[in-house]
Amino acid sequence: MSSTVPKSSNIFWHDCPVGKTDRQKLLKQKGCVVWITGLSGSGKSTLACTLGRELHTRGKLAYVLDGDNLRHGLNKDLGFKAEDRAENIRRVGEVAKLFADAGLVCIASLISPYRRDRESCRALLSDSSFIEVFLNMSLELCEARDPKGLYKLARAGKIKGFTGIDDPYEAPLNCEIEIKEVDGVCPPPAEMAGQVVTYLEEKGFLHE
Ligand SMILES: Nc1ncnc2c1ncn2[C@@H]1O[C@H](COP(=O)(O)OS(=O)(=O)O)[C@@H](OP(=O)(O)O)[C@H]1O
Ligand SMILES: Nc1ncnc2c1ncn2[C@@H]1O[C@H](COP(=O)(O)OP(=O)(O)O)[C@@H](O)[C@H]1O
Repeated sequence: MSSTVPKSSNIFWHDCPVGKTDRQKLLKQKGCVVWITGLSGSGKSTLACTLGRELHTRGKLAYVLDGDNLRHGLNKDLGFKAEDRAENIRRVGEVAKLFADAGLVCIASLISPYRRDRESCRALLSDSSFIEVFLNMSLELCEARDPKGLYKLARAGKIKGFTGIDDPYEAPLNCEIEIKEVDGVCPPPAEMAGQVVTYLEEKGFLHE
């Protein structure tokens, strides 16, 4: 499944009279993508939902694209081999770009373990509007949480190619926000979301 090879020819871009700037004015915010990456169990969905709620409370329009959820629909034809993960990230990157163009704060939460795939998504957006958030939680912490019992299955060899066990996770080198454990303890969700909201405020995304 090579998604980078164009299959169509004789196609043309059609511009609409209402543009991104008009939508941003209407919404009084700027479109962007908050891309949350980290191991399974690191707290991606929790942060995404807490952040989504916080923005909603502040009257800002946000939408969560969660990897697990999208694999029930848009990406249900994909598995977990490297090629499938790359296609998963590519599709979500393209959808996130559309949401940002619509003027929303798009919150994408996926393991997205390969640096190259995340960088391809970054390249789809303008320089400052791709905000990579690295949930830097240790494998030990994630494995101790194991809310779905998947690490246990992976350790028992019942799931092959599980991220962090027998499939790699490549940590970001230049992310905008890194959230870490302090003395083995993870900051509470509200604090993590607060860190992201402060960043969005400071960079002007929450105003027109
Ligand atoms: N082999 C393997 N490796 C990693 N994760 C696995 C695997 N098999 C199933 N799962 C479950 O799928 C969820 C991750 O989906 P993503 O779309 O975020 O993955 S990826 O970005 O394409 O790597 C992930 O959800 P989270 O725990 O929320 O991260 C797991 O529940
Ligand atoms: N900041 C946090 N502090 C304590 N527990 C957390 C925190 N974030 C998530 N959790 C818990 O850790 C588990 C995994 O979180 P989840 O958001 O599902 O992770 P992911 O989406 O990365 O797999 C859940 O049981 C969740 O309640």
